[in-house]
Amino acid sequence: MDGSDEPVDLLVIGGGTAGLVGARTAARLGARTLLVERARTGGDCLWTGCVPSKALLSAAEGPDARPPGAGTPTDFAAVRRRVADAIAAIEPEDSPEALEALGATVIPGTARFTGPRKAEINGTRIRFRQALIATGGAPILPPIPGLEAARPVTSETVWDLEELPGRLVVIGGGPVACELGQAFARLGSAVTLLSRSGILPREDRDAAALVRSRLAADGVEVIEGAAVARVGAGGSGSTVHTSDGRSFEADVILVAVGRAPRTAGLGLDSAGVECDDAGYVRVDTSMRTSNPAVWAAGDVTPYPDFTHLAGVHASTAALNAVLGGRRTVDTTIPRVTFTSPEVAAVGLTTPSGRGSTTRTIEHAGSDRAITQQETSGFTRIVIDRRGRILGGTIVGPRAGESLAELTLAVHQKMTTRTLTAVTHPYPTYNDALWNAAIAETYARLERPLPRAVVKILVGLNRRSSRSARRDGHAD
Ligand SMILES: Cc1cc2nc3c(=O)[nH]c(=O)nc-3n(C[C@H](O)[C@H](O)[C@H](O)COP(=O)(O)OP(=O)(O)OC[C@H]3O[C@@H](n4cnc5c(N)ncnc54)[C@H](O)[C@@H]3O)c2cc1C
Ligand SMILES: NC(=O)c1ccc[n+]([C@@H]2O[C@H](COP(=O)([O-])OP(=O)(O)OC[C@H]3O[C@@H](n4cnc5c(N)ncnc54)[C@H](O)[C@@H]3O)[C@@H](O)[C@H]2O)c1
Repeated sequence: MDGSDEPVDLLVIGGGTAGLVGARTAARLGARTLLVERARTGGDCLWTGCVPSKALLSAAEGPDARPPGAGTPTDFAAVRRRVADAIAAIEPEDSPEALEALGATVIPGTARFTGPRKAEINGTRIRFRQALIATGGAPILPPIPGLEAARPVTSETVWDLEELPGRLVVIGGGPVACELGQAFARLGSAVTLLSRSGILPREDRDAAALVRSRLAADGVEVIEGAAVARVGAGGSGSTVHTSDGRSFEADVILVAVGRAPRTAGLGLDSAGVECDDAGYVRVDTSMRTSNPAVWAAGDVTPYPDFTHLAGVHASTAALNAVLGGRRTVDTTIPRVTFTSPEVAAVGLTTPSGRGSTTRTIEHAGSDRAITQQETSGFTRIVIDRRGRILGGTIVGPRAGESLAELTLAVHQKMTTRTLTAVTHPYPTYNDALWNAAIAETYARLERPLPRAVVKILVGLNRRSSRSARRDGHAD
């Protein structure tokens, strides 16, 4: 770093969200922080993940999109520019210069551990007091015969397409497949989505059904339970064959079947850092690995792959590494799939445990949804027997925004009674969450004991107003 032989306080390997947030946190605390990035700072989120995919989805809804049946071709170059502009606007925040302004040092290169407190960067040895592994993950290419030869794109390379694919076959059914499949269909590609499971397998099935019907309305042929058997050369592209004998022509194949952690060549054995059976770096709830001086955060850990989680976990890891102590990470994890409609969920999405139940408000009954003509959504909360909100799912426009309130309720272990007491502005999509809480509060008042108490209170009140009238104090 500065030519001295002093070990750095925190060595951060990887400059995606986890690495950047970890390094920023440590540098702000005055720790001697060194971040090593082998490609470009910003990582998956900025270059190939959240930012380009959300910009593409937005372009597919807006003026760059081809109106269905209008016959006007999409200006794909304009769409690409819009994606590039979004990245360019955010990139300075994630740049090496921004991090160095906080006092960290950024080195381009590939790092690998050579011991429990030693690493090598481009052949140069370095000692560290603490280290943070933030090397992320990469898309999986399943071993389907003929697939590799067909030169499929993944979430890393789809952004290099210079022309809108005429026929796009998407293999997968998770958030990447659904978001990108819908965006390309709206831009004018003929999209077939082949998913082994039902689409969005981690989500409430009613939510997945709404996304499936919207995908179909956008022209996506959604085939669930599809087992891709092989890929062969087609006329001008490839042919994807499923094991039930069907075949699908593709100009481009997009593979979106999940991601694997990037740990190859990291020298984890030399550092005494253990991985789990799936290859993720094992961490405890303070984000510490099996080496007490090494921490990990982001997609390289077994936690779900989300930018917000990568950032929060890296910040906790860096605080623990630099200040000592064992702050633990929060267990309330919100998630949003940015399809239209958005699917936003947190905590439990189905009842669990005795007396646990759900309350659902269909957006067909939400005044905001009615005025926006966007009624095909719902807000569903899961409640325990004491009325505590354990989680839920919101489906609809801006469901991701509405989810913040539900996340707060779950995080704060709020009851439906507490939420009922909070005045919500009218008309908003969050009305539905409020009304779900109110419906549960009323239902609880119908139970024998509260009903009896209410009856007594009403009776007492009636009697006291009668005697007030008798005494001449009537209002
Ligand atoms: C299409 C798509 C859309 C997504 N949309 C969303 C979304 O809307 N919301 C959301 O929350 N999440 C989203 N995600 C997930 C999100 O992008 C990831 O969870 C997040 O970016 C992970 O950050 P990370 O820092 O762990 O890893 P990365 O961003 O992958 O960063 C790891 C970095 O480490 C570097 N590196 C690796 N090995 C070494 C080494 N040995 N030496 C030096 N450097 C190294 C890599 O070059 C890389 O820059 C999306 C993902 C995809 C694919
Ligand atoms: N909005 C967001 O927050 C967002 C957006 C995109 C990605 N991500 C994250 O990125 C990660 C990767 O996303 P993803 O969608 O690639 O993976 P995923 O693991 O979420 O989903 C994979 C899907 O592919 C299907 N599948 C697996 N093997 C298959 C095969 N051989 N043939 C057909 N289908 C197959 C599965 O049934 C599943 O539906 C996710 O964990 C997600 O958290 C988040």
